[in-house]
Parts: sequence; C-alpha cells; structure tokens
Amino acid sequence: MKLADHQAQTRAEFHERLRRIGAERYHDRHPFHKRLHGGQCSPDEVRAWVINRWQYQSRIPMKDAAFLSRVEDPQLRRIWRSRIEDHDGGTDQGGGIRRWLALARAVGLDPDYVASGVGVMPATRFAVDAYVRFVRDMPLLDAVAASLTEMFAPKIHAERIEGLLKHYDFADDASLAYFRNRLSEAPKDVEFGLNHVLDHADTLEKQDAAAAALVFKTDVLWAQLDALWHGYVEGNIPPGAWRPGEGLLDAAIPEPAPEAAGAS
Ligand SMILES: O=C(O)c1cc(C(=O)O)c2c(n1)C(=O)C(=O)c1cc(C(=O)O)[nH]c1-2
Repeated sequence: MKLADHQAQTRAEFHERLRRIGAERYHDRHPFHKRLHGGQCSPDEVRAWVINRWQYQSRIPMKDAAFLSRVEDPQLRRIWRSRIEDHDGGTDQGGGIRRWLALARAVGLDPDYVASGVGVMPATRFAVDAYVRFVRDMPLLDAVAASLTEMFAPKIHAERIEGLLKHYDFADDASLAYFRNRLSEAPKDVEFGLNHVLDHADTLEKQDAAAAALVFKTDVLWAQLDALWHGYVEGNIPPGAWRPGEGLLDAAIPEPAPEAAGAS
C-alpha cells in the first residue's frame, strides 16, 4: 500500500463517513419502527417494545458510569456526567428512567414488573450487554464514537411522538415525556461527542476504529428490533420472556368472559 493510502480523512470527509453509516444502518429503517410509528402494532407489541427497550434505558446510565470510571480528565468527566443526570435525575423529580416507567404505566404495564427486567428477551439482554462491555473495555475514543448513533435519534424521536400521538390512545404529553425530553437533551451530547471524535480521530487507523464502533452500535440497536419482530410479530416468544397478560396493571387486566367466570 502506498504511504498516501494511510492518510487520515479530512474532518469533513470523516464526518460524512459517520453520517452515511447512520443513513444506511440506523434503526429508524427497521420494519418494527415503521410498524410502531405507523400505528400497526397491537397493544401487546407496544408492551413488548416498552419492556425490552427498558433493558436499554436501564443500562445507558450504567454504561456512562463505566465510561466515567476510565476517564482521567476532570473536564471530560464534568461534561459526560450530565448524561447520567439526564437519565437518573434527582430523588424527587427523577429523570429519563422514571419517564420510561410512566410510559410503561400508560400502556397498561406494572412499572415494578418492567423495572424488574424479568420479561426481557435473551437477545435484547445480549445486545445491550455487548454495548456496556464495549464501552467498558474498548478505547475511550471508540466508546464516544459508539454513542454517536444519537446524531440520528432526534429525527426518530420526533417521528415517534407524531406517530404515537396519531395512532394510539395511550399517547399524550405525559406518557411521551421521555421522548420530548430527549429532543432537548440529545443535541448537547451529540455536539460534544461528535466534536470530540472529529478532533481526536487524527489518524486513519483511529478513524477506521471510530467508524467501526458506530457500525457496531447500529448493530446493537438493529438486533434488538429483529428480536422483537421474531418474538412478538411472528409469535416466537423465547422461553422466559414476557408473555401477553403478564405484568399488567390491575386496571389493564381484561374482565374474564362471563362463561369463563362461570356466570350464566
Ligand atoms: O429512541 C431511540 O431510537 C434512541 C436511540 C438511541 C441511540 O441511538 O443509541 C438512544 C436513545 N434513543 C436515547 O433515548 C438515549 O438516551 C440514548 C443514549 C445513547 C447512548 O448511546 O449513550 N443512545 C441513546
């Protein structure tokens, strides 16, 4: 290979490379999201999504804590720690985690059941754990690059708010507060993360590794939706995973049919 082949891409070229990864691979293109945002999901498919996505939500602040535990620069720690605050919030007001459980309640699920994580599918667990491990074990620059799927998240959050409000009775300002908050929280994270990666990936090798980290992360997100589709749209629920009827709020449990209840 010629020496010139090893030259780093320019900032603009590298930025465009990252943007293209999202355009080609981000999970807004997944059929499950099209079904969810288009109003075709059954109530139980929405519940399965809320239960499984809980695994992701609950692990995001843990992966950010794993990241922080490796950072020696106080300024980087100072900036990064706001991500944990966004999700955990304070004791009284809570944060994204509490807002996700409000969504769980709105779709008729018992928040304690969702928070227990017992109904999560194995594939979801494996995908999310892989992300936490990646951030814990890989170079910090790659860990920041993996978070850059968030560049593409505001668009999907806006589509989701619009689609859910249009098609589902449970959707209102309170139940969708998680997504509305992300619309203002994510851009600050993305601005910092993107500049950090563009500034620090100053060799082709580092750029290749950062791009691979972003591809890996799109796979983490895509694999979760593949599992949902297989389990709940095609009806192949894996052993141990949530089954419709489990974990419901009392108010959401359907009245038994008169024959089943023995009434005449
Ligand atoms: O709804 C979504 O499609 C979506 C995607 C992503 C993402 O791209 O990883 C995140 C979020 N939401 C999100 O709400 C969130 O807090 C978040 C944090 C991160 C991360 O990698 O640090 N990704 C995401």
